[in-house]
Amino acid sequence: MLNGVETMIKACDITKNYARQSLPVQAVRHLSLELETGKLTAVTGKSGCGKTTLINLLGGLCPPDAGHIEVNGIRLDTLNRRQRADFRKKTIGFVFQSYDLLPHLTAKENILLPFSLNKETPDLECFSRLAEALELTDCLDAWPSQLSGGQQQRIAIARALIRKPAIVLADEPTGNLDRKSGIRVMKLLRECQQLFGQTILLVTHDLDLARQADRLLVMEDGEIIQDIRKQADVCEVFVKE
Ligand SMILES: Nc1ncnc2c1ncn2[C@@H]1O[C@H](COP(=O)(O)OP(=O)(O)OP(=O)(O)O)[C@@H](O)[C@H]1O
Repeated sequence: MLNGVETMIKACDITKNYARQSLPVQAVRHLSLELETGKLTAVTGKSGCGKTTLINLLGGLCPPDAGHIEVNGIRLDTLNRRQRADFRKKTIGFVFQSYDLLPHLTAKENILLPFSLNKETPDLECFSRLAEALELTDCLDAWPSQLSGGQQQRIAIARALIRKPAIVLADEPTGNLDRKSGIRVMKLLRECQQLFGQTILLVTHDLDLARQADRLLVMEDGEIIQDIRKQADVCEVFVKE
């Protein structure tokens, strides 16, 4: 737990609007949310309901049009662009839907990128463990363009986890994986969460994986319509009227 904060991410009445072909789209509407430190939360919902927008807002990749977001006790709107980028680099590991691997770096260099960006010595023990857990040992010297979508996705996951960030935000981290690999990734996320106390938010369409999370949020039209918390054997369910 960083700075003893029990709520790692707090969104207060946030709204995000886009314009599509001159028509307004409200991707996230008046959404409030608190994510507890050290918990794994899954977000699910139909395509276009605002999941990626929400994850991008919570990670400080784009600002809300209204409302505000606190991460680890810091209001993101009090940081300038450079401070926000620095904060993200140090605190959050992202897995993007599009993987965002750098094409001129090998798989291994891509995984170790968070260390080079932070000018830190790479943790090679953690690297080996992740490469093995994600079955990447045979492709570490390959360029991203030589790898399958599933391999690229697993590299993106390793890159997000390698520095053991306090927060992991993962957009469809199993979207391109077969069932067995998807289960393995979920197991790895769970292990990281338990070992390092990470706060993990993952977007998924896979309800079987989503149900393994500590908490499941269901979105519709930019709002959270269900908030299901697993507490030992008890399941607390909130449904928006
Ligand atoms: N940059 C953008 N410009 C215009 N509209 C956008 C932009 N990004 C998202 N949207 C719109 O905002 C809404 C929410 O999009 P978002 O990508 O957050 O949904 P999603 O639930 O993640 O979808 P998917 O499951 O397909 O990834 C959609 O109507 C989408 O078309």
